[in-house]
Amino acid sequence: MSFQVYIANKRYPAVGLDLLRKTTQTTFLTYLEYGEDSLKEIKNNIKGCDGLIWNTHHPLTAEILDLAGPQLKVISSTSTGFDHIDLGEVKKRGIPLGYARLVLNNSVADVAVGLMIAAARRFKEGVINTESGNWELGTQWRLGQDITGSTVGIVGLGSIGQAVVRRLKGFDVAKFLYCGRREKPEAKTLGVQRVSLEQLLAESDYVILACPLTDETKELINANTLKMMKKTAVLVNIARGGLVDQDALYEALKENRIFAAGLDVVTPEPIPKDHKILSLPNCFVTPHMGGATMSNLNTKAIIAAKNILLGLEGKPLLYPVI
Ligand SMILES: O=C(O)[C@H](O)CO
Repeated sequence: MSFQVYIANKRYPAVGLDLLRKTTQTTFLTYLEYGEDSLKEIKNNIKGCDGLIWNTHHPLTAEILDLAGPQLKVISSTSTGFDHIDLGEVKKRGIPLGYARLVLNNSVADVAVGLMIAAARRFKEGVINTESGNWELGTQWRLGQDITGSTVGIVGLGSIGQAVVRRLKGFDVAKFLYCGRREKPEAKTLGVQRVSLEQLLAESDYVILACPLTDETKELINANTLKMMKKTAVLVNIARGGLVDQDALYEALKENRIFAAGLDVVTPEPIPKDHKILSLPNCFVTPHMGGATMSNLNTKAIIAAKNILLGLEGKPLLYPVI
């Protein structure tokens, strides 16, 4: 086969590249995945590709698809979420789209538990006070919230939400709740009870956001829903920043209307270093690193390469979105 495959970001591992290079010509488009310049470079060079590996957070829009051209036969996203891809436009063009299903679940769930502990046990204030020589301010400022005996509410009991519950089984949690569009058959075995979002927010000591970002879930945590949460509650977001109205969260945290938040995802990404949410001692923010392990990077690259090769041969993809 002599196909042209474009990869939208140079941070694409050799294991995937080796698979592709056996049968296709492969071109990297850009390096700075977040910068405006990288988007310009993508737009300037994407014309004529047969396969496209979208391993960037830039939105994949109608404009980019038009620039790529009508010969484009297959797209593979290296992400688990695909809210940055205009699915309607991809579908309209009849291009198969694959994604990295299930790869990140365990790693993201690990980070969810890490954020629960970091936020509930005041790690940020702890580090600030330790490094600034204020350790001896007394003991009150160090007092956090326990996981033992708590109620944990998972918004979205998909594979990541389920992995969070499995991890927390060793923490002596009193009750697990979840809410979501559909009844999950796994919930029974895991011992998780389905409730409404309102009930989950009212009863949970920990609220973990693990659902996809859609029109329906956009800013589901907002000024109103924050008011439903306990004053002692900890909010953890390992899904997408857009699930939260960040201004409303800032106010709630600043006024101690909830206890703390642990966020692996924010709006925008990357977040400017002088953003007000970063100034809060009770908000622990990490840079969207839930799925960031070496092993995941390689697995995602292999799945993406296999999907491209299957798509170029007109065969069904491993994990099709469309
Ligand atoms: O969706 C994913 O794959 C992760 O959040 C990284 O973007």
